[in-house]
Amino acid sequence: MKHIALIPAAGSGSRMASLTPKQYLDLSGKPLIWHTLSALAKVAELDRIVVVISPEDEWWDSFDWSGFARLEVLRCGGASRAESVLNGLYAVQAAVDDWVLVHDAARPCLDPALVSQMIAALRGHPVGGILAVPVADTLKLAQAGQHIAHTHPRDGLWQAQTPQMFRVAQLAHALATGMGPDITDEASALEKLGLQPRLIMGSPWNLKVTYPQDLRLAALILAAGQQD
Ligand SMILES: Nc1ccn([C@@H]2O[C@H](COP(=O)(O)OP(=O)(O)OP(=O)(O)O)[C@@H](O)[C@H]2O)c(=O)n1
Ligand SMILES: C[C@](O)(CO)[C@H](O)COP(=O)(O)O
Repeated sequence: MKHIALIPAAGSGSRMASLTPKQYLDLSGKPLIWHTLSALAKVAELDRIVVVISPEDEWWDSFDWSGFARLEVLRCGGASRAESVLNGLYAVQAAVDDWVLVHDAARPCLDPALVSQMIAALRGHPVGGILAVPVADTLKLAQAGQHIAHTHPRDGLWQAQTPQMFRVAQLAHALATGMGPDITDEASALEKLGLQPRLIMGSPWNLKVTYPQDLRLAALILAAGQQD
């Protein structure tokens, strides 16, 4: 049974408001996705590291990836993140019970030790699980624009991160049958089947680069060496 990292990297980064997709923007002297792959390359338990890019990608080939062992690229990205992941699962040629660890290209500050901890924690688990962090702030439900309707209890609420680790065949089935705008991560597809993925403590450093200011935060985190 193998452990395969699958990295969806076929997004356009519309919220980043940049002509270059954010996974190729400069972050501390390298393309952002280089840092993501570099973190995953440090995880000894991973047998394969598979990147899913868009068939129209004009950037991947302009970088030298030869320093990365175990790296494969699939040009089968889809119109949504879930479609990119599902297309990758169909193309990856894995065994049904291999584990797949889906990790956003856009999360470049991943601590490799967290991935090893996750793999150990989910050994023998019937479903799989995700990295996540408990919600820290008071939550407000907005009504009529920016007015507060009420304060929403945050007890039991977690923010989903990646990697999200599931069996290849089970995840493909969940995504294929559940595909829709409500499926914003892998766990949501499993939940739709009535399954309960496990929550594993992630890290506030494992941020997703979504808006322009996140790029500066990511640079600061990388410079700090993720020490906490
Ligand atoms: N059709 C898509 C959309 C997203 N992704 C990937 O999914 C991850 C998380 O998605 P998100 O941050 O939403 O990325 P974008 O779609 O690029 O950004 P935006 O939503 O702002 O357009 C990213 O690594 C992105 O490249 C993908 O592989 N295929
Ligand atoms: C999967 C994810 O990273 C969990 O937080 C996130 O949902 C992906 O980003 P999107 O903006 O929802 O596509």
